[in-house]
Amino acid sequence: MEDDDECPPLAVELPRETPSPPPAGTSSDSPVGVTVITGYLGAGKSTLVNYILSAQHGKKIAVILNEFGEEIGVERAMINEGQGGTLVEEWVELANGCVCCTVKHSLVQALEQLVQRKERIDHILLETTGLADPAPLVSILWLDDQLESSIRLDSIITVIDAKNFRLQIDEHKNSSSFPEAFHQIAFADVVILNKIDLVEDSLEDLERQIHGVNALVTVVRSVRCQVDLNKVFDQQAYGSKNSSQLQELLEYSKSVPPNLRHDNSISTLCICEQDPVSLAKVESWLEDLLWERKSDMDIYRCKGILHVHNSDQVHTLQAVREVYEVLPAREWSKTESRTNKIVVIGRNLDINILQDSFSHCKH
Ligand SMILES: Nc1nc2c(ncn2[C@@H]2O[C@H](COP(=O)(O)OP(=O)(O)OP(=O)(O)O)[C@@H](O)[C@H]2O)c(=O)[nH]1
Repeated sequence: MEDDDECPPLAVELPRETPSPPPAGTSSDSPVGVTVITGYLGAGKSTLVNYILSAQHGKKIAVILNEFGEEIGVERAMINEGQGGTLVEEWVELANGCVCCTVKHSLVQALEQLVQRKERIDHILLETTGLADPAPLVSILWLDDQLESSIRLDSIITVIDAKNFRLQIDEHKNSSSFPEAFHQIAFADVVILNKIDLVEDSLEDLERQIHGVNALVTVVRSVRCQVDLNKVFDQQAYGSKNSSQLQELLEYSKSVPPNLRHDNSISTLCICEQDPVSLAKVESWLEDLLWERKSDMDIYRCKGILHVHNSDQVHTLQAVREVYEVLPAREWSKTESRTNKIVVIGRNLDINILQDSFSHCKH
């Protein structure tokens, strides 16, 4: 049970506008998508939230802020509440603590409060404070029993300050450590490479560095986070529907040059195996890797499709740190070749160990 002494989240009602009908393809009981926004201090997270709130997208959006002690209220004051666009319906600040530990209870409560409202919210933005490792947060949003089917984690967006990122990389070039920002890239589904107006030389190198860490991430360049909002909403990065997109990303990941990998840094690898696998064996393989940590590998994120023995369904695999999920997604089409492909993002990855241990999952 969580600590009940925590202050309940503060919800601020804002004036209402005429409610808009739910966007096409949504129903009042489908889960509300949550986008987590991470990024270093000053990268442009609030700028992104402001941009989303003032854009014309016809969605009702709620924002949850995670702030520390004295900052409370400052961040809130700096957000323009839906100027010229759809209104922010509710605002919840999570006080005193890091979202991944002390305020878990408040976060769940805040989310419940939002989704139980009579008027439907279409999307929730969760802006975090410089969180280096969003994995615990992801597991709350993804798997919390209390929230069950009322919300779904849609994607993690990491905002990067292009200028500072370049400096960080240069600083770490000759050391065995790696830029902290790499962590956030490893977990991201979308990276917004922001402040490109401040970078004079080529951005391709920076993008390659980002893809060297996480070959699956979509990189969008921006000035003041003015991005195509289709890249923000409905990414379904944790759902089972994106397996066809995964295929494309996998193809792309093969084209990322291996020389962009730092030795003991974070990288992406792909395990491929044609033969059908046993679901139980895959689960115990994952548990060995993610829970028992039998090797030196530190795995942050896995995404993949599985060809399961005796099943006509494509199974999707998702893992964030030690939390994983394997689910049947859809039927294999007649034209597809049935295969297993798993992308692994983490530190000290060893393709031989991964490939070899996975081969024992064959039926
Ligand atoms: N030149 C330039 N400045 C930008 C850009 N995007 C944001 N800024 C400025 O950068 C500063 C920090 O932006 P914020 O959006 O507050 O950054 P944040 O990540 O929310 O910051 P914290 O809440 O402190 O972590 C502000 O002064 C913004 O106006 C950009 O693309 N180019």
